[in-house]
Amino acid sequence: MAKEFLKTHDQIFASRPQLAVGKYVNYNYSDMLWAPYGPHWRQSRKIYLSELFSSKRLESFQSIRVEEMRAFVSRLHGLSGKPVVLKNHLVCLTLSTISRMVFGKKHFSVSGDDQLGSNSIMSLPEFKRILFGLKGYIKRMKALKKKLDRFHDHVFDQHKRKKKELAKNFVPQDMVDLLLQLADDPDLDVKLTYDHLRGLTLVSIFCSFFLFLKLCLFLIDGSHGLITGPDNRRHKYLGINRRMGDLRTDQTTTTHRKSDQELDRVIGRERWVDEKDIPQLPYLDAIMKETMRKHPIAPLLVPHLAMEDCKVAGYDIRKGTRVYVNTWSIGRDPSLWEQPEEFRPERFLGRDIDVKGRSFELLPFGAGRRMCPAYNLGLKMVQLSIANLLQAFNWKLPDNTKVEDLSMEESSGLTTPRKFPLVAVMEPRLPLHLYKN
Ligand code: HEM
Repeated sequence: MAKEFLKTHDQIFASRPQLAVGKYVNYNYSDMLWAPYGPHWRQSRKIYLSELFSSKRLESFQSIRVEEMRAFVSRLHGLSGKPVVLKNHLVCLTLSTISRMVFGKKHFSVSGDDQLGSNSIMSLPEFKRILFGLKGYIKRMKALKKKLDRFHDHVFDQHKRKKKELAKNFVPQDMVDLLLQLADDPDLDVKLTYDHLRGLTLVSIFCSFFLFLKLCLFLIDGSHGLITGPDNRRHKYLGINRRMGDLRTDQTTTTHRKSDQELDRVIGRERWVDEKDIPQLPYLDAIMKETMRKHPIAPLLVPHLAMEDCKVAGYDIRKGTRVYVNTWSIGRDPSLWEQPEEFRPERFLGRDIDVKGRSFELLPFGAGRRMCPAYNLGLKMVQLSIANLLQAFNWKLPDNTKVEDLSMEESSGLTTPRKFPLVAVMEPRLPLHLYKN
């Protein structure tokens, strides 16, 4: 059925419903996520694919991803042996990386006291309030928009000043530089206004939060073998890697051991895993796919909208109907997946199932015209992060945490983050000198 909507009749369902968040926060649908199908969306998509997220552009941002990853692992290393709330560190990694790619510098501080004026424009606590405020009412959304306006004005001013100072020597360094340049381009089909620019940069930051949520899910998945816990849906322990070796059982231990073995065999313990190593790590790829199958970030994708009356698989669908594609249930459909509740990365080994919108049984980034345009960036960041976390540390639960206390419950919403934060203890696996940043 997903194929019917996202491939066969893709064009008819390629619009979005007009939700309040798109109107009040995303500059009257000036972003891309909530933009209705039409010339602005088409042009934005072209800009995303050819300018912002082309392979060449992503390559040019690789050093940022590496630097932020090294700093992240080094920070975690400093906390070895202590219980750590991982979510905060993952948010920081994701926002720092994406902020440098989009704005050229980190515009988010971890503490919350570094506001307008210095390097950071928005604090992490504030950004969280903003994101969670999206669930709120229109009044809150309007207040949020005012804050975002200030934020964007500051960023655009800084960039314009830099361009003026450098004059002929100016070369675009980040996405804002590129977008400001495009805004001056008289040949664009649709003139890019400042609201478009604001919408397009905002959606990049917002979507990068998908990454963080996904990463958190990677780390909490009770059966993927990094840290293990009870699976609420089955009320049965899948295994626990607590205190390195105790209670190691069944599939979880195998998964953990296999990923360790693969990393040791391909990379060794004398250097860090890198983006170029990823194609040589099929088991890691399988872990990622299996996690995306069980825990899609956007379980119902982003809503699509029928632009005209249409018949799909015998059903009459009226123009204006909202369509939600339930990737969560596709991922657990027993007619597609053998023992779908089990976490078994092996199911992907040697099989031609990808996450790029061609295999309709696995759609973490959607498919068709509205598919995530930044999927290659998303994949790079997720794969690199998970590979580094696995290579850098052994993971266990704090001594006072019982396996049965670990809840796998997810929050509701467009994305489904973990409801209760994961607290974990890390033990370094590699020689000390590698952790020095
Ligand atoms: C692992 C990371 C990510 C996942 C799993 C993901 C997933 C998705 C999904 C499921 C959709 C909706 C597809 C549909 O409606 O059919 C989407 C749309 C989108 N994503 Fe991502 N995303 C990720 C990262 C990112 C990042 C980092 C950015 C930008 C920096 C981004 C930008 C967008 C945009 C602009 C859209 C809207 C596309 C449109 O409506 O035409 N995503 N993403």
